[in-house]
Amino acid sequence: MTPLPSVTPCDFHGTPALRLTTGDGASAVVSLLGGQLLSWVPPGEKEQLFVSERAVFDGSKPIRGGVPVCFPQFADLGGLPKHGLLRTRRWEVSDQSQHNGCTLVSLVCGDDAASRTLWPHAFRAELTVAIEGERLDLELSLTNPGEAPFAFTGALHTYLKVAEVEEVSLEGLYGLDYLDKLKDAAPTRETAPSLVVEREVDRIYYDCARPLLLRDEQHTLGINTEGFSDVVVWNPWEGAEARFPDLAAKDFRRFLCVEAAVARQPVTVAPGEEWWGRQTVVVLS
Ligand SMILES: O=P(O)(O)OC[C@H]1O[C@H](O)[C@H](O)[C@@H](O)[C@@H]1O
Repeated sequence: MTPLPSVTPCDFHGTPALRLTTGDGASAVVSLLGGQLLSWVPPGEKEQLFVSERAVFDGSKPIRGGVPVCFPQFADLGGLPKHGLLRTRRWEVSDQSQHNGCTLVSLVCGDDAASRTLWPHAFRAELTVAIEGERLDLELSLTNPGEAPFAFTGALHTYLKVAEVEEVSLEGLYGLDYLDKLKDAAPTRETAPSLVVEREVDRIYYDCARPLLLRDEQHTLGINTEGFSDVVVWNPWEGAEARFPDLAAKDFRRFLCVEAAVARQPVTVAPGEEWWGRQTVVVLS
């Protein structure tokens, strides 16, 4: 029987979430905690997102996996909590629809007294998750309803699930300048035709305007971004469980983070203005 497209409330490891389905059998789950996509299964495919079995879902720390939304600070590029203020906040549903084979839901999160004590700005963050066939679109819009400009860095911190991280390759980064966050050094140029993960990787690739291909033995994903200037590639490698207690020992083998990011150069949003960015992931084969 053909499933009906829908958006329905559900419970994901005890946290309130929404389950999206399409008529052709795609599904996704997005958590209200963090506005975080936690599952994406294209029609006839396996789960495409990694979520740690040790992830914590009670809001005491960010959920490890899926697509955390990092704003208004990427990683430790400033004095705010790592990756900003939104990962443990409760988001609200602002829109949902199903049409022409696409199912989407939008979630919003804005400033409050707690956020303003850390970051004295009014903001409205809206994440739209849309699934259609083999395609996932994540759109992040950041609006400044306040009276002063704000500057931000941030990311859609996508944990792509892989069968074995050492056997995947990421193509499309050749020739780009990148900052290796594991070295105290100036940016350098990527000279490898594809990135293969054989050790810890934590890199910010600058000005990445082209599609990337993530290949493993079973399939190829196309990853495209708009609006986000940079791409961050992260895998914590062996021993990660000592630094990240919400990862198990072998988990580093099960994911590669390919993040749509604004990291090198903060973006300024003027009062009344909006910034917008998108990450698209498509199963190509
Ligand atoms: O542990 P988290 O706060 O989720 O951060 C996980 C990782 O996120 C990004 O990819 C950064 O580039 C890394 O430096 C960081 O370790």
